[in-house]
Amino acid sequence: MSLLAFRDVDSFYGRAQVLRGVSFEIGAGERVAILGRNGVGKTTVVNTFLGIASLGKGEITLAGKPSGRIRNYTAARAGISVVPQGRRIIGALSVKENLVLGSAVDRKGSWTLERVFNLFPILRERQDTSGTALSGGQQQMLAIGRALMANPALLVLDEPSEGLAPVIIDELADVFVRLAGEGTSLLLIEQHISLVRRVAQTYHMLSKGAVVESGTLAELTDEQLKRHVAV
Ligand SMILES: Nc1ncnc2c1ncn2[C@@H]1O[C@H](COP(=O)(O)OP(=O)(O)OP(=O)(O)O)[C@@H](O)[C@H]1O
Repeated sequence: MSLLAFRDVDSFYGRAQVLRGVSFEIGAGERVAILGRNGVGKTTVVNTFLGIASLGKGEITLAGKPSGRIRNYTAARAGISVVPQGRRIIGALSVKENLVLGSAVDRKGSWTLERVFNLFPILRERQDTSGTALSGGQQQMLAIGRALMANPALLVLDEPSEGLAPVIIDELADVFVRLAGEGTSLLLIEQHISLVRRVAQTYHMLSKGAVVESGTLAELTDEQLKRHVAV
């Protein structure tokens, strides 16, 4: 089943158009990357199905159903959880409270605090500290844990490697591969190509708000990458 599909989508911030005729689809069990330089519209793909950027022409389907008017919980209810760029951890809440917030969408599934703590043991140790007192890597783990608490079928990761040390990025890659192995589909927005190559099977390359290339990571050459992504 299709978990998320864009068909010929244009999207806007006010009158400023960012996405131009974007089409792609993610099915159950798939691991898809969206690539491209800064400012080409990668985050706007996420913002469009979250209802932050407005949909012009085209159609978005969530869990196989046309989205209609998108509200802020529409994607989460349809089984799509987002780990946003910049993480958006709430400093006034403890680590544990940030995690519990993720379950507010009330979708059934197997994720519990205990299971998140088993995936990221450091979060168990620091569960009573403020979410923003954690290191950058730990905050990224918290953002991932919070998204998992919503029991997603599709986990969307917007630049998860941003600002993190290589050793932490490797650890996160292991976690993403493990989650995929357990059946969670992934949409990875990234410029860190070795992370993308480890995690994703297929890619869509964005340039100036349009998909200019799609294919498998195995076929993507370094030359193509240099053309579209700063490597
Ligand atoms: N909330 C917003 N309101 C108005 N314009 C925005 C908003 N968010 C992004 N933009 C603009 O939309 C364009 C695409 O931005 P977007 O964040 O989608 O790019 P990106 O590919 O994710 O880049 P980056 O890698 O830097 O995050 C940019 O020109 C940006 O300035």
